[in-house]
Amino acid sequence: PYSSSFQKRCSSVMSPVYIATLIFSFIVVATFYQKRQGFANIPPGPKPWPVVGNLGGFLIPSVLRRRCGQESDSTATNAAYALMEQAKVYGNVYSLHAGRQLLVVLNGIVFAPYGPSWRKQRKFCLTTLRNFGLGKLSLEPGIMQGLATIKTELLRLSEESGGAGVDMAPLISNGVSNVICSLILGQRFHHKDREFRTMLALMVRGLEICVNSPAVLINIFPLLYYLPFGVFKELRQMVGDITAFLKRIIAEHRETLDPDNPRDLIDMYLMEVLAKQAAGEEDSSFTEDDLFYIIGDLFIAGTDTTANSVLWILLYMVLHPDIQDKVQAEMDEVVGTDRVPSLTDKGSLPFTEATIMEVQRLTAVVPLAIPHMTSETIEFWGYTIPKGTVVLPNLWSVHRDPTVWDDPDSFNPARFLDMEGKLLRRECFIPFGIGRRVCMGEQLAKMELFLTVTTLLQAFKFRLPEGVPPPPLHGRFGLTLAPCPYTVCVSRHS
Ligand code: HEM
Repeated sequence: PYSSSFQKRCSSVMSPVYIATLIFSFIVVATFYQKRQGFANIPPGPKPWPVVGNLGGFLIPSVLRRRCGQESDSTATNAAYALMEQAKVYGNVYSLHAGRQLLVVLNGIVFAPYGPSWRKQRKFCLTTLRNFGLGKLSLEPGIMQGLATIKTELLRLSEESGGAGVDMAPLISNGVSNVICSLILGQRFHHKDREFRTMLALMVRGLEICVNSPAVLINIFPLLYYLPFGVFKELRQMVGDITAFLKRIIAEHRETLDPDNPRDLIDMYLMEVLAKQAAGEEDSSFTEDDLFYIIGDLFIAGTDTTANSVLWILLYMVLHPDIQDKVQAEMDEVVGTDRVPSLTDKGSLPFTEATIMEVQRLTAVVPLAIPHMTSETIEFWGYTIPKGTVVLPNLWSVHRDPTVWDDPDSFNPARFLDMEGKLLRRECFIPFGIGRRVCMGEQLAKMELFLTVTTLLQAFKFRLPEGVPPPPLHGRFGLTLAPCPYTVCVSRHS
């Protein structure tokens, strides 16, 4: 979801005059302190470094940070955890600085700026995706087709591995991504398609270095994006490759567009662009450039999030074989073995649903949601949060809040069930965010999670390879929280 605004920002800073570093730094430092003085009553927070603010740590190599005790393995990989720890010092609402940009982090409680243009684009995307089946039973056959391939491949790879286990990440990413790709690009990709596999790998790596490497400093010094080495060069290369891939697909659609027979979101959008042009709406927010950003956002938002959620759920099943048995027993009783699970079974599988939800609670795959920005100065919990402040809602901390959840760090699906074993809706369970910017793909993601988890657990028992220790559970933070790499062995369940 970040790629679009990030690119827009990068391209808009290409000024012909590059001010000499000293003068530049002086101005930044001066303005920084001037601006800080203007912030009265903002929430408390750690003292920022000059110029870079609280992102200064990224200037120190992580080896040194670890040696000085400033970073443990888990904080390095889970920024949400680190932000929750800071709340113990500064309270549940505190402030940080990314360079001069004020950030407020909210604990315990896609980039287009909120406004009329975002509203129009979101409405268009939701209506179009619904027309093509988002949140509807009509999408089920497409999802099941992908799952059939995953089952066959998983069994084959597991047998081939000779007990060493299979890394499921590429297979699951491909299957999940094909669902959103069929809706927006009108095509599915074979799991051995090399170009598509590369795109998925680039996306994962790109999200990781955007938030968890010195590339973060591009937010303060956009010109760093053009440095010809290290993660900066790597990021530029990735953005170029993904851009070329998506632009080529858009161009193919333009050439083969049949207005009487729209195939997917790209076709619908191109028709909207043509309609606006015909109506003489020059300042329309529907342009081919916008289409590119939307497709990129949906591709990224619809793949990494859901794939990581599935991988987390399967990992928890491997680590808790008793819960895996219970889920399978419920499915044996309700679905049996003569047919594959269907969305119509959802209401009859409360323990399975509770298990999925409990893993989503513990892992919060989009732990810091998507940064928001205040469009007005507001008063919040006695603090003044100025207009233009970036607000980070720490969803991870809501899911681990001990005042809401008993023993929040333990894995206990039963917390989502009432005394009669019926599913409980818990207000503080917000893996998809809340409010106007709540996840656009929530319905789709829930369908995919349910069908993927039930279909795989109906077919297989999952376990770690013999003698292989479980991966650490803090995960890898890269905008989304992914499990650390692991392999599994599968055997037929029934
Ligand atoms: C388990 C899977 C998923 C999780 C946990 C998840 C979670 C989230 C979260 C936390 C946000 C930010 C909400 C906020 O800032 O308040 C978000 C935004 C978004 N998600 Fe998802 N998401 C998932 C799957 C999907 C899928 C499959 C799609 C594809 C349609 C999608 C599309 C989006 C979009 C477009 C936004 C930005 C909405 C806006 O800014 O108006 N997500 N998601």
